Amino acid sequence: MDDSEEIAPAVQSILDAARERGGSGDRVSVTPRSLPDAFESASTAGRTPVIAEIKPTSPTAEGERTDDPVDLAQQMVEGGAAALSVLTEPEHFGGSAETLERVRDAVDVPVLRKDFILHEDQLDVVEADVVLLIVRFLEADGTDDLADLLVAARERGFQVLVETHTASEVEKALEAGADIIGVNNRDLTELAVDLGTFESVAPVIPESVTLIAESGIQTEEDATRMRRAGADALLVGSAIMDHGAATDVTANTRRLTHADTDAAETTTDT
Ligand SMILES: O=C(O)c1ccccc1NCC(=O)[C@H](O)[C@H](O)COP(=O)(O)O
Repeated sequence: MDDSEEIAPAVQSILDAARERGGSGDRVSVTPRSLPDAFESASTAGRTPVIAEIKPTSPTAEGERTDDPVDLAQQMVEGGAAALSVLTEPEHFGGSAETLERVRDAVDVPVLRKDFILHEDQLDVVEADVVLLIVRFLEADGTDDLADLLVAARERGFQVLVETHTASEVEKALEAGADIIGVNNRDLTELAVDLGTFESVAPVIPESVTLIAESGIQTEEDATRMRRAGADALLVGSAIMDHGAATDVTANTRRLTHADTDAAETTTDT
C-alpha cells in the first residue's frame, strides 16, 4: 500500500492518525502468556479457539458499545474465548492503552494489542501478550520495515501476529520471519468482507505457522467454514460485540467457541 494506491477514506484516515501517534518513551518489556498454548488448551477442552475482540466501535460498525471493557472481557472469557484482542486505537475504534491494561489485569488469557503500528517507538505503549503488524500498512511510505519491527517486538517479549490479505503478503510475512499469521477477510482498500479470501490464501501457509482467520465471522457455519479451510483460531469482533443490538456477549462468544469443530477436523483429515 503506497500512498498513491486507492484505499478506503476511512483506512486512509486510520493511517494518517497512526502516523501522528508516538510511544510512551519508556521501553516496554513483557513476559507473555503463550497464544499457541491458549489455542491448544481450548482445542483440548473441545472448544473452537476464538480471539474475542473488544472493539467499542469501528468505521464499519453500526453504533458504539459503551459497556465497561473489563465486564466485556470477563463475559468473553466466560463464553470460552481462548484469548482477547483489545483495540488501543482511539480515534476510529474508541480504544485506549488504559483499557488494555485494565483488561489484561482482569483476565488470565493472552491479550492482543490491536493497533496500527508503523514505527518501533509505537511498540512502547503498553504491555500486551501479542502485538499486531499489518503487512499492507507497512508498505506505506515512511514506515519501518516489517522484519525490523518483528525483531524489535520480539526483543520486548511480544508475540507477533502478522496480518495479511493476499498470497504475496503471506510471502512477505514468511520472509520477515512470522510464525503467527492472520489472513484478514476484510479488504482494507474497500472494507468489503469475503470469507473466500481466507480459503484462497490459507493453502500457501506452512503447517508450522499458527494461522488465524480474521474478520467477517458471524455464524457457527462461518466458524466451521474457516476451520475447514485450515484456521487454527478465529478472530471475531463485530459478531460478539453486536454494536447495534448490544446483546449478551457471553452467549455471542459461546455460540462461536462451541461451533462444530469436529466437523472441521474430519473434513481436514480426509
Ligand atoms: O472493523 C473495521 O471496521 C475496520 C475498518 C478498517 C480497518 C480495520 C478494521 N477492523 C480491524 C480488524 O481487524 C477487525 O476488527 C477484526 O478482524 C475483527 O473483525 P470483525 O469480526 O469483522 O469485527
